[in-house]
Amino acid sequence: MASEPVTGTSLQVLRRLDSGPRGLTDAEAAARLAAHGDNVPPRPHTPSVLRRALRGLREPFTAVLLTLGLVSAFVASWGTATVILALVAVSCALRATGERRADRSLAALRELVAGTATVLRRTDDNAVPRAHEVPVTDLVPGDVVRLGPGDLVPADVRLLRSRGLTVRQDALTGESAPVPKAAADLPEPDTDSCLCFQGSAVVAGSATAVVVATGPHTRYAAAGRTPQPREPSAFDRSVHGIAWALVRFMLLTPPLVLMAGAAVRGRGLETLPFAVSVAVGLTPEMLPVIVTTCLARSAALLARTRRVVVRRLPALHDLGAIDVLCVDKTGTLTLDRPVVARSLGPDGRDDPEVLRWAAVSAWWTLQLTELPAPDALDEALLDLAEAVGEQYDGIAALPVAPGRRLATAVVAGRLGHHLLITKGAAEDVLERCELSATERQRLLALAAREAATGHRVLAVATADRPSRTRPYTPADERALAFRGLVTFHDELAPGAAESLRTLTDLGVQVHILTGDHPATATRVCRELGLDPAETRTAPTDSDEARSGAGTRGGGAGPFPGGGTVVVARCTPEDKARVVSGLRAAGHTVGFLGDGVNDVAALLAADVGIAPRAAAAVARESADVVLAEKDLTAIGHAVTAGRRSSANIAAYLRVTLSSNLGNVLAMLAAGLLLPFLPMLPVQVLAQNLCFDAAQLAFAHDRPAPVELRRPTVLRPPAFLRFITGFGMLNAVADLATFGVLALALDGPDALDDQAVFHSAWFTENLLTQALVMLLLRDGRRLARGGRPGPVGWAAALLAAVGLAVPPSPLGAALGMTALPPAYHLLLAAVLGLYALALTVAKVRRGV
Ligand SMILES: Nc1ncnc2c1ncn2[C@@H]1O[C@H](COP(=O)(O)OP(=O)(O)OP(=O)(O)O)[C@@H](O)[C@H]1O
Ligand SMILES: [Mg+2]
Repeated sequence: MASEPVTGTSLQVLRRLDSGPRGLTDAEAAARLAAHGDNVPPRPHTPSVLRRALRGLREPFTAVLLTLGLVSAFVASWGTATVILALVAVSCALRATGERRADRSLAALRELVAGTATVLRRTDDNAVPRAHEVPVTDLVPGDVVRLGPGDLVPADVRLLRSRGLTVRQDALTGESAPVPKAAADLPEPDTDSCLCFQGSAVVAGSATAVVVATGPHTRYAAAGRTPQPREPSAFDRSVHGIAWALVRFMLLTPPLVLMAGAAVRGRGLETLPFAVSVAVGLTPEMLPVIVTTCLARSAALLARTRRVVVRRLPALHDLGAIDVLCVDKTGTLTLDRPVVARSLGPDGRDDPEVLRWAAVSAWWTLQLTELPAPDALDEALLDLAEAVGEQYDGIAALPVAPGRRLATAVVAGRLGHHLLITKGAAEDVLERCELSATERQRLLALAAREAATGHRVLAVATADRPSRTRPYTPADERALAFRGLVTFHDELAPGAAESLRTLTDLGVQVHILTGDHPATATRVCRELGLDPAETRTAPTDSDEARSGAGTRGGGAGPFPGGGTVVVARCTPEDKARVVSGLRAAGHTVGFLGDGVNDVAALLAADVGIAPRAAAAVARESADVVLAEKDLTAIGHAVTAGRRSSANIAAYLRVTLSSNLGNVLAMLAAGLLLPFLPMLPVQVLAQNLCFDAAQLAFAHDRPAPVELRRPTVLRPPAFLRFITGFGMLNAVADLATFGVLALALDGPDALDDQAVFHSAWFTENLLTQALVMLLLRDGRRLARGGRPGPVGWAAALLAAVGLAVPPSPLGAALGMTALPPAYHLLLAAVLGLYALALTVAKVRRGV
């Protein structure tokens, strides 16, 4: 690829690329593809496993563990240091491989939602160029492409012709405001405005452009930018908050143990390894692994079974947490394949002439703006009456744009005159017609009556003006003569009704935000089985400005608690504003939308979701893409997110309460006993067993009741929970201490350190297993179900707790076999503990 093919006039650029305004022939394109390679958009840089593992060190827990390891090494406690470092290494490695597996399984599915581009190609030199949809990967330098609203710029291109083109190039510059771009036929054009770069999104307007760079040669590839990370989800923030609360507590532990030991027992720095291992025991160091594994597994499963692509893994937790879903109507709940239903005059009677005018307008808008494809309404008009446009000469076109709900084509009329043909939203067109107030009211009511049948409605008006050479602008769309209405039937999307029902059952409130007429939207909402509690019309910015006191919450005010609200006539900003307003009111909001007019809302929501047929920009802005044709997958995706969150919350609850209990008991016993209640290496070994068992949580299937509502983790309530259950656990541990004193009677029984250590080791593992069972798997077992992964892991943990002390491994760790009498007493203590735990559980309603 020549290094600077972009300067000079358009013609010079085309020549240098050995192309022309009519594009390449198929043979040329094929040859170039072989020479230049695929136009593969730069993949987000995938870090190596090693780099991912190193990144894992930045997790708060891993960082703290590492510090504790270094402290142990510093006081030459090599055993402790080695075990801690091994722990860190295993957790980083597990996490890194989990992440990579998730990336791999998603990459395959991303191809499924990969984009296409509209390119002009000819079969041979003399053939007429035709617009084709080709995969973006097949583009080569010299290809002439067309761009329209909603497209992603498929390669670096130089504009040849453009109309009102604005693009967002935040993928490249990070700047999210749309920038205007225009073709310029100068020898030294302003390359900033006549070049569009791969990864940019067309917001409005259209253009024809020649590809100047593809694949690795594009600016985007050269910049090597990775997308801006989004702010973490509410769930992740809670997990993080809990983590940091614990880290603080943990950092307090070693000095506390040391000071208490020194004050009460006159011990010195030799207890440091013990203090450090107690702190390690408190850490849920497997948390990052469990989070990644849960997310990765759920995402991979969703991709495989439901063909849902989660483009940003943590978005799955947001999805599980949503309590409000805002949905766009056209193209999302309906197919956006409208078919003309009626054409009626101002008197409400059928009048084919109106359809004719609308079709002429559509035809010339399409011709003069060189849109790659007509929009759905125009296409429906052209399907019925394509040829009529050719009977006129087109002069100018003012197409629809974000926030502009009408389009005008200017054609040559009778001699010396131009004819303006405007079609668009009834309110907007009627506002520009010359009518008495009562007549306008009557016509608005006529449009509303048609809309109430669920049809989409366009009003058509014309104006006869003396011809002129001055360009036309929207200011010319006034004093129009009203012609009539064209109505369209649009089918419901497959699975739309079912998926909305599922969402309602899942406790998600659904609101509809649409650019369409309120009556059409309300009717569609009813057809989908939702009875709208309220239908509103979004105020336009000018309305707000006029009234002076707009409800900035989206022109929507507060939403009622219990019903669907339809907000009609939304501009793209209105949609985003409603979403932000709902978020500000404390909801976790999802947005499901398919068009350019949904991009702002997709980005404003906690989680943006795009259906399969969405415009490329919408898909690019979404966190989750539904690759299946129908919408039913969305319910499964929400459930998958909840399952993952529920598993993580369960892990935290079980692990933290039993860890905290152990630490409290150990601190107390440390003060009561003349020796350490456990050796550092034993504390760490026990910790390793816990960690291994806890991995089962990543594979658990929570009970259906837990999935009926979003999982919310409120750090204060959560910390209260673990303190309560932690205390209970500590009491059980200390009871064991008492039991030991009873069981091992004899003058110096408690001096037998090995027996004491072994007994405590067994007891700790058994209580932890019990907590896993009772706080997690109890319900399933009580219902007579088979034990899940957590049940099996608990059983294994208990077995290890009983088997290790008498084994050679136990001996190596300084443990010994326990007298049978102890086991009986232990069983009694555990029984009491289980009882207390169950009572506490019932009282807390968990
Ligand atoms: N090609 C067109 N010609 C004239 N008017 C149009 C055309 N396309 C759309 N409009 C008008 O603009 C309105 C708003 O369109 P917009 O794309 O914002 O939303 P929508 O497609 O109606 O609905 P949704 O927001 O649910 O996708 C339409 O309801 C219609 O009245
Ligand atoms: Mg839409």
